[in-house]
Order: sequence, then structure tokens, then C-alpha cells
Amino acid sequence: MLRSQIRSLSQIHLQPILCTFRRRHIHTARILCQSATVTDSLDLAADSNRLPMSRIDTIRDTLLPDDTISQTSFHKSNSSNDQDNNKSRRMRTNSHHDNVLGFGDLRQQVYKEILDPEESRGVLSTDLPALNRILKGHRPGELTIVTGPTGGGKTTVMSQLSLDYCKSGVPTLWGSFEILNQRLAKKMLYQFASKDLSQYPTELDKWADEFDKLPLYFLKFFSSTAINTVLDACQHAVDQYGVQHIVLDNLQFMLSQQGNSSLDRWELQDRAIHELRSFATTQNVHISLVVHPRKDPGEQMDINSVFGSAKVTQEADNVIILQKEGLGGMQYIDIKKNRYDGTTGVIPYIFERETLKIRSCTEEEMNKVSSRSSHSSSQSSTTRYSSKSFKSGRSF
Ligand SMILES: Nc1ncnc2c1ncn2[C@@H]1O[C@H](COP(=O)(O)OP(=O)(O)OP(=O)(O)O)[C@@H](O)[C@H]1O
Repeated sequence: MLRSQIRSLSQIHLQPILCTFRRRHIHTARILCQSATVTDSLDLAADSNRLPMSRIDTIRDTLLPDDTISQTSFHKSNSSNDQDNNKSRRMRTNSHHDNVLGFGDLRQQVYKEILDPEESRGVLSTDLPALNRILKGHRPGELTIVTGPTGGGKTTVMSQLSLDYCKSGVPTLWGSFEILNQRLAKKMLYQFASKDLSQYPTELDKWADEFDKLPLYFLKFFSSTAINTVLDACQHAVDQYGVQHIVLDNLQFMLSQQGNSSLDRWELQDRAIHELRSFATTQNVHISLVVHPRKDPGEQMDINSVFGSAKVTQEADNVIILQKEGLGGMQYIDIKKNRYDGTTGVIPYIFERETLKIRSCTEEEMNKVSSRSSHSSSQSSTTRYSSKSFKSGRSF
């Protein structure tokens, strides 16, 4: 009876204890209990209602006599009355505060990240494998800021990437505040079919039927919309459709005509960023937010080029800049911030008008750029970029 109860706890650090039980080495199991944080595990089992409290207490009392509990207790007893202290500790651990965690509360997630990194890395991009090398996938609970020059392909790239993740089963909600939903959906449909469907009218129904099966939703809003109204609709989509990725394109259009002075507008933007950040965290959804740059720069942009206060990029987990033209006229995705593991880097790409999609450059194309850049650097003092630095994903 006792063995089956303990087995049902299925906590990773209870496994050695279960093992010794199976071999009837009860004494060893007890010793293991003293060294493992088995009390936290039992508390977890109680909190998640996996076993009734009375049974938890039976297991606890059998495996962890009172003197053992006081040894494993994080708060060591100073009183001579050990029994009373043990009881009060149990009361403390059982009536926890929602916003105060111990390592025991995080332990399983930490184990998962260590033992199953693929799982915690998130959904991988099929269209742009180079992105996976840097960002390590698309994860829930994150805020990604995407910026780039006017007409530089922000909507196009976000449309393609969101479709890519959506095809891999990530329910997606699009908030297009700048272009009409039908225009966006047309672009996505072309990207989905990988062709200009106006040239293939007989195939339209076939592709539209397939496209319709995707877990893809659109917000009806257009241009100026209050952040609370937007988040209200997002909450509905999360609750009803299990949406895990929200794309908002773009922040300036969403907040346009709100606030009277430029100071008001910056405050509004900061507040919106704060709301979006906390929505992503509390609802465990990934929010991709397109933000225009401060001004249209003629040269390469950096993290300070994002419009608004520093809060925008501080709150973000990832900052992605679509650089219009690097050396040799090559466009590239520039990952400037990656809170997951800190890897930053660049991905040179080519835009294909037929499919409205981007693709990573081939080695040959990169070598061409490299030789062009070395040629121009021999003529001027411009920095030299090797194809090796492109490939290694190092930042410029
Ligand atoms: N890399 C690219 N090279 C050339 N043309 C592109 C590229 N990406 C997108 N386009 C085309 O340029 C136009 C603008 O693209 P898109 O709307 O994606 O840019 P944007 O950065 O979102 O624009 P805006 O600054 O107005 O929000 C579209 O017609 C699109 O097909």
C-alpha cells in the first residue's frame, strides 16, 4: 500500500527512493529521504491533490520521523521542542503564499530544462533553420520586438514566420492595425502556397481550404485601438481557441491618435509595453510586437533605433531588426537580444517576389557578398565582413 502511494507521487527525485523500496531496502530509502528534499515533494503532491492529506502524512511520518524532518528542514529548529517545531513547519509549508516560491516549486521545471532542453527550446522554424541556431525556437511567455526600416519587410517576415509556427501547431492570433485583414490574409495565402496564386486561379480553392484548417485567427481592429480593448479580445482568443502566439503589427498604428502631446504618447507606449509584457507572462503566450524605428535611418540600425523609451527593448525577451542592406547590399535579420541563452547574430536573406517569402542565403551567395565586401573594404575603410562571420551567426 505504502509503496503504491509513494510511486504515484512520480517526482523525479523520489525515483532513487522508490528504487530502494522496490528492492526492500527500507533503511536505505530512509537515508535517501534525509538527503533528498522529499518533504517538498510530498508538499507538492498534497498541493496538487494527487493524494489526500491524511495519506501524505502517513507516508511522511513513516519515511521521515520527526527528528528527520527537523534535519531536512530549510529553517533549522532552535527550540528544544522538536515536535512542535516540526508541526509548525508543516503548517508553514502547507499554507504557502501564492507569490512566494521555494526551489521545490521550481524543481520539476528546472529538471525539465536541464534534462529535456529540446522541449524547453520551443517550436522550431522550418522556413528559417538559421533562426533556430540563434533563438533556439519560439517559446510561450516571451515578448519579441521586431523593427526595421519603413517598407523593409516587417509584416512580410512576421507573416511568414507566424505561418511557419502555426503550421507546426501554434494557434496564432494576428492583430493587423496597419493593413487590412484581407490584404494580410492574401499575403499569407501566397506564402502558404509558395506561389503567386493570381497566376494559378484553378488552385485557389484547394489552397484556401487547406489554409482554412490552420489554427489562425485575426483581430477585427484597425488603426487606433485602446490597449485594454486589444487585450480583452486577446484574452478571449487565449481562453476560447488556445491561442499561443499573438502578432501585433504595429504598436504605432495601434496607439495612433491617442495622447495629446509627444510626452503622452511615450507614456502611452510605455504603459502598453508593460501591459503586453505582463499579458505574455501571465497567459504564457508569445507576443510578437512590430515597432517602427525612431527615424528612418540610412544606415544600419541598433537596439536604440527602436521608437520610444528604453522600456521597449528592456521589457523584450528578443529584439529582432530587419536590416535593409548590409555590406554588398545584402539584407539580414539581426538578432540583437535573446534573453533565453544570450546568443545574438545575423541571418542574411533573400526576398523572393514570387512566393513573398524570405530564405536564408546559400553559401555561394554569401561568398559573393564576402568577396564584394572585401573588394570594397580594400577601396575604403569600411569594416570587412567575412562569410564565416555570417555563418557562425556572430553579430556584425
Ligand atoms: N526583403 C524585401 N525586399 C524587397 N521587397 C520586400 C521585402 N520584404 C517585403 N517586400 C515587399 O515590400 C513591400 C512592403 O513590405 P512590408 O509591408 O512587409 O514592409 P513593412 O516593413 O512592414 O512596411 P511598413 O514600414 O510600412 O510597416 C511589400 O510589397 C512586400 O512584398
